[in-house]
Amino acid sequence: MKTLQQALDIILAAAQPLANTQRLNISQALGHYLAEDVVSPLDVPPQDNSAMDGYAINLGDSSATSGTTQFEVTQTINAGHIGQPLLPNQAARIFTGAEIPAGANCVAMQENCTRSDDGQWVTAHSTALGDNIRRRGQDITVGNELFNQGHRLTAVDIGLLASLGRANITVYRPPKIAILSTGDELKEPGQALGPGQIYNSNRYLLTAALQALQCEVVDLGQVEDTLAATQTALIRGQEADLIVSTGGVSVGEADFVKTAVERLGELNSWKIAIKPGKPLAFGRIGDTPFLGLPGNPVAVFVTFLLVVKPFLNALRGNNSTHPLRVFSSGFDIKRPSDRRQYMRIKIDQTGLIQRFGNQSSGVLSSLAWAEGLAIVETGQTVNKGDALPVILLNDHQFS
Ligand SMILES: Nc1nc2c(c(=O)[nH]1)N[C@H]1C(S)=C(S)[C@@H](COP(=O)(O)OP(=O)(O)OC[C@H]3O[C@@H](n4cnc5c(N)ncnc54)[C@H](O)[C@@H]3O)O[C@H]1N2
Ligand code: MOO
Repeated sequence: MKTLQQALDIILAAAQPLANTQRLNISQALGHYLAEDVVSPLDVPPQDNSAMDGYAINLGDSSATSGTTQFEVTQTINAGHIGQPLLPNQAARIFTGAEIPAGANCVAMQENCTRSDDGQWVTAHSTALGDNIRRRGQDITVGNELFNQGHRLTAVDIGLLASLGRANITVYRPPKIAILSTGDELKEPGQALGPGQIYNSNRYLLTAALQALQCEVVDLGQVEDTLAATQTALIRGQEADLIVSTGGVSVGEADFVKTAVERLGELNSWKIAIKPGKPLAFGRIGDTPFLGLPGNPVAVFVTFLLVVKPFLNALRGNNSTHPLRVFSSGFDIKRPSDRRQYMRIKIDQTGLIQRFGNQSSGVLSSLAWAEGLAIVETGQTVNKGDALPVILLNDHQFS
C-alpha cells in the first residue's frame, strides 16, 4: 500500500495552475481564488479620525482635561467634512469618523463633557492626550501585503478589499471538473427503486462539493455499463481540467472505467493506506488528469477532502493544507489498523471527541452527524484521554 503522501506527491505534480483568469467585481468574488497579490495602495484609515461622538480638544500645555478647564467651542465637524485648525484651549464638536482637525490632540466623549448654556464653552472629565483618536494607518498602511495569489476570498476579505478602494479583482476562472458515476445498481433521485437498486448519492455529493469550491461541473451523467458508453463519456470529459469518477476502482470485474481510461490514456490503480478510501486510481485521458475515487459515499467525501480538494486548490495557485486541531479521545482503540483511519467524530460537552457507532464507509449519515474526522495512524492504539488530530468539517466551508 502507498501512503497518502506518496499518492499526493504524484497526483499534485499533475495539477498545473490554470492560465485563464477573470476580472470580477468584488461583490461577485466570494469564495474565488486570487490570481494577483494584493498590496495596499493607501493607509486605512486615510487620516486620523474620531472614535467617539464628543469634542476634539487642543489641550495646550496640559496632558489631560481637568474637569474644570473650559475649552472654547469653535465649530462642529461632521463625518466627511474637514474642520478648521484648533488653537490651544479650543475645542470642536465632532462626530465618530470625522477627521481630527489640526491642533487637536484628544477627543473627549460627550458623556464626559458639560457644555455651557450659551454653547460657547465645554469642560471635560478624564480625557488624556491621544484618547479616542483613531490614527491614520492603524488598520492597514500603504504597501502592506494583504493577500497572496491563490488565497481564497472570504466575506471579511471582500470587506477589506472594499476598504482599500478595490472595486474589481483578478481571480482564477472556475476550473471545469467532469464527473461520472458508474454502477448498474444506481438510480437517480426522483425515480422509483427497483430490486437491488440504490440511489446515486455520489453524483450529488460531488456536484455540491465542487460548486462550493467555485468549480464548474461538467456532469457526464450516470454511464451505462458498457465499454463504448464509458469511452464516449470520458472523451467528452477531456474538455475539462480534471475528470473524477466514483466507483469501480476496487478489485471487482464488472466495471469498464479502468479499461476505458487505459485505452484512452494511462491509469495507475493504487491501494492507499487510509480508511475509508483505500482504492484510488489516477491517470490521464489525453492530457486531462483522471481521478477514480472509490464508490462508497464516505470514501468519496474523505478522498474529496484529502485528494480532490488539494488538486482543485493547486489549479488555482493555493497550496494550503487542511488545518488539524487536537482533541482528547473519549474512546479506546485496542485493535490497530493497517491503514490510517479518518473516524467520524463529534465533540461532547466535556470537550472529548466521541465517534459515530458505525464507521463503515457506506454510512453517509455518519458524516452528516459528524463535526470532524479524527485521525488514527496506521498501527496506533488509542486510550481514552490520548490526544488525536482532528479535521473539523467546518474548516472546509462546504456548508
Ligand atoms: N475483495 C475486495 N473487495 C473490496 C476491497 C478490497 O480491497 N478487496 N476494497 C473495498 C473498499 S475499501 C472499497 S472503498 C470499495 C470500493 O469499491 P469500488 O470503488 O470498486 O466501488 P463499487 O464497488 O462500485 O461501489 C462500492 C459501494 O459504493 C456504492 N456506490 C457506488 N457508486 C455509488 C453512487 N454513485 N452513489 C451511492 N453509492 C454508490 C456501491 O453500491 C457499493 O456499495 O470496495 C471494497 N471491496
Ligand atoms: O476504503 Mo473503503 O473506503 O473502506 O470503504
